[in-house]
Amino acid sequence: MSVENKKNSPEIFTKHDAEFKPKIQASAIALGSNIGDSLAILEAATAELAAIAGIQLTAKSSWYITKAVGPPQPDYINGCISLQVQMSPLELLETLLAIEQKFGRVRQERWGPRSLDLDLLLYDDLIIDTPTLQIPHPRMQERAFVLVPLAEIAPDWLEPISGYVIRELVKKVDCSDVHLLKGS
Ligand SMILES: Nc1ncnc2c1ncn2[C@@H]1O[C@H](COP(=O)(O)OP(=O)(O)OP(=O)(O)O)[C@@H](O)[C@H]1O
Ligand SMILES: Nc1nc2c(c(=O)[nH]1)N=C(CO)CN2
Repeated sequence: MSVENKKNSPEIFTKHDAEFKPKIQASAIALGSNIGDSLAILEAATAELAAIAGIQLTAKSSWYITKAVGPPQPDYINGCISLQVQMSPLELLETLLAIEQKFGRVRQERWGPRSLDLDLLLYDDLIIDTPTLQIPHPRMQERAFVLVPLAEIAPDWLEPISGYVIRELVKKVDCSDVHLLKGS
């Protein structure tokens, strides 16, 4: 069969085929920054992700100013995006880590300040629990700074461990330290 015909019949690809591409899946990413020009960093990181082959940006929340959770440090700007991805969860994590590095992320103390934090929240309805990657993100359920922006773009997405959709999860957390960044 010609390559042209194969492109029109994706179901006949196998993993051994040089042209094999994983199925397109939906994924949700949380973004945060509290060092440097956070808004510019977050916008640039979003654009960078959207420009990668195998990634399509499907929705972007507003940006929120949020009180830092963890050790004392400046407020964060947080938001969420949803993507259509044609890459495995691990490839997506590696892509996120590479973009963090590009924007000057230096790993220091846990939950400490950072120029860019990208967390892989959800990948379709998948549950993964490995030392390097957990999906859904294990702390997303308790984080208003994640759930408020996520509820804006994906209220009906089921968090597969709790069995609750995002619009229900956001009602369970205190959102008083999450404020819309006007004009975003
Ligand atoms: N769903 C996930 N999204 C992002 N990183 C993950 C995920 N699951 C596991 N990790 C691992 O966590 C590491 C990132 O840790 P990081 O320093 O960003 O944690 P943190 O941002 O300080 O804390 P938190 O994970 O609570 O947001 C990555 O190197 C990655 O291997
Ligand atoms: N408000 C807020 N607090 C945080 C954040 C964040 O993105 N927003 N990220 C952290 C490290 O994961 C630790 N604390």
